Amino acid sequence: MLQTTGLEYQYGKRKLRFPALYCGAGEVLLITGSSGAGKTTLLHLLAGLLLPQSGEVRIADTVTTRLPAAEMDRFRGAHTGIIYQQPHFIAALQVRDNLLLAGRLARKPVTPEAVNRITHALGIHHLLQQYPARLSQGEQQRVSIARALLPAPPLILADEPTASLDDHNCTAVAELLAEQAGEQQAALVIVTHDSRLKEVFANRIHIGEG
Ligand SMILES: Nc1ncnc2c1ncn2[C@@H]1O[C@H](COP(=O)(O)OP(=O)(O)OP(=O)(O)O)[C@@H](O)[C@H]1O
Repeated sequence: MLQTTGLEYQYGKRKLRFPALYCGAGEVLLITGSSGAGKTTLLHLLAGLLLPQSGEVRIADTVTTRLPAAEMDRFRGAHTGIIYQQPHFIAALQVRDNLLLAGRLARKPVTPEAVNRITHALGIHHLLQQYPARLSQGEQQRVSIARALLPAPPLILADEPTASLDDHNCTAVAELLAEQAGEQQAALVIVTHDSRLKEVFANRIHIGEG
């Protein structure tokens, strides 16, 4: 499903080199690394939000690193659910409408029943009529997870999805993410320095020194 080779990205004089990655449909790949190791950069390369100086990203049968920018945007919208480190929502819309909007943007139907099911599973159903700014960081993180999962994309990329969660929610959210990925036969890539996740996922790769 997801495969990379020889990815390199340069910020000024600092060049980041990444190992080859593979994550099949229905699998979870955990990418760990200390702060500054390049985890977010790698995730943005996988999402096509950054273009590498060298190397390739292949998603299903498409080499996304060769797509022109507009096509990359369309491809990402249809194929990739992203859970960002800092979630962004439409402030004027309630949580429910933010979630329904995700389906429209991905051009995949998201039903109110699906919204109910996933928000119950994530323990945020009681927040559907709230405005995002009134949620705690951990609640926003769970809404962000629901938003990424709802259109059932074949690839889910998660940047520190459990950083703001307590131990109970950390395990629950990690298990739900993996379960959904398995059910939807999606490839799930998580980048994190949250060592709690190492106990949940066996398929791991470490980037950076140390
Ligand atoms: N826009 C930028 N301009 C210059 N350097 C950058 C930029 N973004 C990131 N870097 C540098 O690239 C390196 C990797 O950054 P990145 O955010 O990918 O790391 P990370 O592993 O996700 O870190 P953290 O766990 O702290 O979020 C860091 O040394 C960072 O300072």
